[in-house]
Amino acid sequence: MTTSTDPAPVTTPVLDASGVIMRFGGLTAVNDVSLQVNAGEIVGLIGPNGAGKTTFFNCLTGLYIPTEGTVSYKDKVLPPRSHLVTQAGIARTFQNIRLFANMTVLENVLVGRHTRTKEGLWSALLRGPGFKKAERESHEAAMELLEFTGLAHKRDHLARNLPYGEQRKLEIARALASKPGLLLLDEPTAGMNPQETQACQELVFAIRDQGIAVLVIEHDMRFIFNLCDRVAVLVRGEKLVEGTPDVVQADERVVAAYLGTPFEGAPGDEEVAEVRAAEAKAADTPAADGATSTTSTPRTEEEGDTA
Ligand SMILES: Nc1ncnc2c1ncn2[C@@H]1O[C@H](COP(=O)(O)OP(=O)(O)OP(=O)(O)O)[C@@H](O)[C@H]1O
Repeated sequence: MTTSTDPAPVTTPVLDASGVIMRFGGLTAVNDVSLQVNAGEIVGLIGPNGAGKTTFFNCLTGLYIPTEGTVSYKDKVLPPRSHLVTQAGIARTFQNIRLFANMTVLENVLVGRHTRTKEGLWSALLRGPGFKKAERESHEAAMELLEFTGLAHKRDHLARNLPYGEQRKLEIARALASKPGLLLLDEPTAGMNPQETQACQELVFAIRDQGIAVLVIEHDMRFIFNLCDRVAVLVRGEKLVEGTPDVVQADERVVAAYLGTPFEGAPGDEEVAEVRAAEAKAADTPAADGATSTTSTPRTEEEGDTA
């Protein structure tokens, strides 16, 4: 790795997303979300399925043009173009692994370096001394990353032949090849067993120790709360809570959002009241033709609607 090993001051923001809104027709997937990630931080982004986490990532990385709001990296507003965002210093992995399946592990990492190599087409075609030097440097840097992620012994394997956990690691190695200052990880432990998840946690700490800030989406709460300095919770496109893992874990709105307990006044209250009234009425009426009443206990707000 060629990044600095001196951790930057924790208060310097590298990412500043301000008032991001993303609408798809009538659906507001992300609604006025602001989030900062400071140098040296690992920040978690959690929320129930469909909360807007990946859409927010796509707004940060130029895959989507936000309907409103701005995204800045190190004080510069980013153009909504993914290759320019990568060039600026933000790299990401995807929820659904997107490796070049028929390329080797090493080749996948070399591809990730292309935004940082300066050799042009003619240099590549003529294979002059400049190109050969750049090629050697790229190769060395890629091998360093494979050592760092524990994949060096698999350098000549095709990406598609790697076990799932190693494919996720390779995605991270490829993202690191663009020498980012901020790494966005979208569900890095999805499909991993507990040992792989633990290794992934250690890898993210090591990445942070290289001076790279990390923003991570994850459904594995233990992983998030062990890993992150700060956690933001998205619910229905809006940021519900943000704080240290302790603060977020103790917030009853977060528990309610995950268990699906309706908020006060949310649609569903009337239906619950109707069911209760019908149940009460049925209990007062003797069962006809001797049949046993099959009345079930109505679900309460406290019990939640986890359907
Ligand atoms: N390209 C799109 N066009 C229309 N709707 C979309 C698009 N992308 C996402 N959505 C919708 O936006 C909402 C948020 O989706 P998103 O994938 O961002 O949620 P998420 O929090 O990442 O969910 P999960 O944890 O399941 O991955 C969902 O209702 C989804 O159907």
